Amino acid sequence: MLINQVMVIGAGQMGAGIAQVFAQAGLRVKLNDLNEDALQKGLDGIKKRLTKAVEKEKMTENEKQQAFENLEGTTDLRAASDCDLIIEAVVEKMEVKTKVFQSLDAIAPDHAILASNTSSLPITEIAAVTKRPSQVIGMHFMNPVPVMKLVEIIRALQTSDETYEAIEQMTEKLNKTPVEVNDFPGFVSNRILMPMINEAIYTVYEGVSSVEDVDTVMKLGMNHPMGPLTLADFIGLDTCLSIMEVLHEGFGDSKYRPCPLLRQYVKAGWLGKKSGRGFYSYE
Ligand SMILES: CC(=O)CC(=O)SCCNC(=O)CCNC(=O)[C@H](O)C(C)(C)COP(=O)(O)OP(=O)(O)OC[C@H]1O[C@@H](n2cnc3c(N)ncnc32)[C@H](O)[C@@H]1OP(=O)(O)O
Ligand SMILES: NC(=O)C1=CN([C@@H]2O[C@H](COP(=O)(O)OP(=O)(O)OC[C@H]3O[C@@H](n4cnc5c(N)ncnc54)[C@H](OP(=O)(O)O)[C@@H]3O)[C@@H](O)[C@H]2O)C=CC1
Repeated sequence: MLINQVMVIGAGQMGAGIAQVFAQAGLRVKLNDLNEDALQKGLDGIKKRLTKAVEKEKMTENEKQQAFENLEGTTDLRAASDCDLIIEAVVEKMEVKTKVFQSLDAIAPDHAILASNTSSLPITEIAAVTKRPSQVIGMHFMNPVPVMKLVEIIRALQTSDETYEAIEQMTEKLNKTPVEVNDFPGFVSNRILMPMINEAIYTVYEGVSSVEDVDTVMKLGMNHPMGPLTLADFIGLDTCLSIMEVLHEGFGDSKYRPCPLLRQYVKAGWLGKKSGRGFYSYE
């Protein structure tokens, strides 16, 4: 299947990063957000990162211009009507994602693949709300998207081999490494990563250690590039909580219960780096 025109829904940290890597790989990409300010912030972030890459001589001015030209912003979902691949990267809430997929299903051409960048939600359930379940798949990028090499590709029960192969080839075109996984809560990445982050939060909650010291133990003791609490702030505490809830509900096992401190921070609007405060302050 030929993929020329791509659309990314949601211009947050993941959506903007995904749009950037497609534009850099020479594909035409439309970046969509409901909110004009969020869209502009996403586009500005891409421009800033590409400008920095030119300054660092990682990219030529010409390549930067070409990537800009491949990129277009829109707040109108109907712009999906000429797209071959649409990747959803809106908030980690099933009710929001299923609404987006139902709308996209009605707008996108019959041949189009609908992918979700969800961190943990069942792709099978998302596929079932469309009239093209065999063309629905999980394409899970890692944060920060321009840097991280992995794309976890999640097959729903209904996903066809043709859809899988098209997404696998596209991942390679983006110069990333695909790993195929089945549709189970948290897939592989977040089934392993998020309980570690949740446990780090419990360690602070139970007074075993401070935020800084927990991070230092994992950075210097385990050679992690970021401590788990810095990483939680970087991912977004709302996203971390949503993922823990999916694991908790999906497996019905109390070992996945979200730490009360995580819930409290999210209720306070302390969502991490994106809101200016989480376990650390970013003001
Ligand atoms: C929740 C999910 O569903 C799944 C997930 O994504 S979980 C999160 C997975 N990601 C991680 O675990 C990230 C862990 N952290 C890291 O790997 C590193 O700290 C990091 C790559 C983010 C930064 O690395 P660093 O060496 O400390 O910083 P720095 O030297 O400034 O940056 C290294 C490169 O990354 C780039 N970079 C850093 N942050 C970036 C960002 N937010 N966006 C784009 N590029 C970024 C820098 O520009 C730099 O690029 P060059 O090498 O081309 O110059
Ligand atoms: N953060 C991470 O490290 C990772 C996240 N993911 C997944 O990626 C997805 C997005 O996460 P992330 O980018 O961090 O989240 P953000 O909160 O940064 O961005 C989400 C964006 O989607 C917008 N949005 C919400 N609803 C709609 C809609 N119906 N149509 C269009 N845009 C909409 C939001 O706008 P507004 O703010 O106005 O509501 C916001 O701009 C989630 O499913 C998450 O689990 C996957 C890998 C890593």
